Amino acid sequence: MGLHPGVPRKKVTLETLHSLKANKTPITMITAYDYPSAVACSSNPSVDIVLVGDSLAQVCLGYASTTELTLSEMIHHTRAVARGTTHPLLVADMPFGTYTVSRSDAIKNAVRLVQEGRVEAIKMEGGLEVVETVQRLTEFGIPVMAHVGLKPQRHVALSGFRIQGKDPNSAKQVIKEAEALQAAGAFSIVLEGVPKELGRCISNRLQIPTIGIGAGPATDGQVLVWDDIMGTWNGHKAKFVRRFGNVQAERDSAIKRYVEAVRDGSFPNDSESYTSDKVEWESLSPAESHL
Ligand SMILES: Nc1nc(=O)c2c([nH]1)NC[C@@H]1CN(c3ccc(C(=O)N[C@@H](CCC(=O)O)C(=O)O)cc3)CN21
Ligand SMILES: CC(C)C(=O)C(=O)O
Repeated sequence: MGLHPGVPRKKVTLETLHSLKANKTPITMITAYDYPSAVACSSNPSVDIVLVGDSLAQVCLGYASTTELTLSEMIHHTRAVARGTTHPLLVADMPFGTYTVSRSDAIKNAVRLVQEGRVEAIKMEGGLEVVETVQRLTEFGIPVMAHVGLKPQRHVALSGFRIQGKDPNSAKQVIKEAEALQAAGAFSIVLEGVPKELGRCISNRLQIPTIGIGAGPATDGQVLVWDDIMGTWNGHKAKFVRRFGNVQAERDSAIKRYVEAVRDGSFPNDSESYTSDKVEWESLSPAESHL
């Protein structure tokens, strides 16, 4: 599959994801929001999926909630991510309110994400209420990644970010939703914020690959937000977040060294400056020497 350093990998397809599940190779998904983060994800052949998550709203645009993100803003960012993405499958979230007004509205907006946003598949939060929409999009050739469990777009309606499926009844509900979404044609499903036992149970029951975030180690893949991985997010740190880097310390120290060097006059030095061609600076008139 070309998972060797320096060997470019072939484009990840839906078929690739299904064979990763069959071979029990954990699927890797990372969010990206711009060209440089997409290039960075693409530079590692083991990254399977790049997700332009609607976490874009918070970690990149400074909104308080994902519900503030518009479709135009999402498209602006997916275009940049698409320009930097090579082998990973490129998926984007449908923003809050862009798939709920009507079925035809959902299709129109998903088509915009494909045509203008240049994504290959879309992700959609929701259970039984989105099953028919998932089916229609799939029928029209737009692959859908479903998303059940903790659904951040519903944090107001649910009075917070709550782990789902902890008791038997709500666990059964999440299983029912996941099975209905698979039957509707979803090619994969994100399980967010559910007990690890439920993560394992759904992953075993479904044929399609599950991608977990706060769903334990037994899902078919994992996803984390770029800024959580890098250690650059200063907002809430969910229990499921592991910071794999401390990019914030490196970034802040680069800013510090830069401003210090400007202030103390050590930047720029001679080799960072241009020299002129034999100009007699002293012979120039006072007015010209100010130029
Ligand atoms: N930086 C970042 N990382 C994310 O994973 C993320 C975002 N932003 N923004 C959009 C959504 C929002 N997400 C969230 C936000 C909060 C919790 C949270 O507070 N979880 C509690 C669970 C408490 C419980 O019921 O036990 C936690 O502390 O883990 C979880 C997911 C996931 N997404
Ligand atoms: C964390 C992932 C699953 C997501 O939905 C997002 O980035 O918005």
